[in-house]
Amino acid sequence: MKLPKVVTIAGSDPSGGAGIQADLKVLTQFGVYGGAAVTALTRQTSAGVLGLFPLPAEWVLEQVRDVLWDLRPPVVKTGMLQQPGVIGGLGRLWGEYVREYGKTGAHVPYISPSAEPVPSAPVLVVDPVLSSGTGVSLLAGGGLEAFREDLLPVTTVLTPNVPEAEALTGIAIRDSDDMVGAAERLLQFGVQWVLLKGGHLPEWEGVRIADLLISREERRWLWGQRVPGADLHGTGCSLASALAACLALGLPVPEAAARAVEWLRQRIGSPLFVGQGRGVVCQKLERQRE
Ligand SMILES: Nc1ncnc2c1ncn2[C@@H]1O[C@H](COP(=O)(O)OP(=O)(O)OP(=O)(O)O)[C@@H](O)[C@H]1O
Ligand SMILES: Cc1ncc(COP(=O)(O)O)c(N)n1
Repeated sequence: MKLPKVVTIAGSDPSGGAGIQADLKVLTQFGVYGGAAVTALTRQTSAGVLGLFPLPAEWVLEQVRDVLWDLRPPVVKTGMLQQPGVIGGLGRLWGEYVREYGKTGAHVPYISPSAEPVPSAPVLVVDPVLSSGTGVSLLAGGGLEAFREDLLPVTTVLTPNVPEAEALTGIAIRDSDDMVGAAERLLQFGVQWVLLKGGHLPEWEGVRIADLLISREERRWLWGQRVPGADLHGTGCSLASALAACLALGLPVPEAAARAVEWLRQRIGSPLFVGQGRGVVCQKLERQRE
């Protein structure tokens, strides 16, 4: 059986609640090995993003190629890609990686007979980060077009929130019917599965909350209890990483999505307040100090 591995391609959050820091912590909690290629540095605290320093696009793509060809991860997860050159370049590189993986398979050691099998073709989970929770733009001009033209056609699972789905499709989302319409439009761009998160939907500002998981063949709503007054950062990054981890452990997309959403909602109910700002969900400490 194969060692479960995920490579995340994302930005750095020095406060540790979002970005690659959150991704690696979540992967570790699921028992999955994590590699990370960094797209940009941020100055960021638990209260918000203060600055952004993108790395040159060619350099980001070289990092990605190096680590994919070395680790051969069955699952790759993207977070803040920030530049159209990175988004477009990754779309092209992914086709090459799929062919390479098909030739040689996952290059991984035996770990245990009880481990689940890794996917036979590599899987790409794309969290289309456009801005921080506090409204700072994390995507440069031309980024939406690059997503639509180059990355969505090769995406296995896309995990937009409501504003991201609106920006990518141009469809205003006010209720659950609009969520279905926008998710179907995203499938038309070539995405295989869409997990459209409903946290921002006014319709459900009551006790319930739902995310929509949709493919060309299936549609299901993932219902849960809304935690009142949640003021958190990094929930999107943590959810996409949990989903990537479950896929690397061999779960099919519907089961992986349900398990990741369930895991996140439990965390939203007991976040860690690590600084002066919002709480985080990517880590649970065994012993919490007062
Ligand atoms: N108050 C809440 N109580 C329970 N679950 C929630 C709550 N808010 C969001 N969620 C869940 O958290 C996940 C993330 O949803 P959301 O729509 O907020 O995404 P997001 O905007 O990418 O997150 P963030 O911007 O905080 O990183 C979804 O599974 C959603 O159902
Ligand atoms: C490096 C990085 N990547 C992504 C986010 C989005 O996370 P959130 O929407 O929770 O602020 C972030 N703030 N920083």
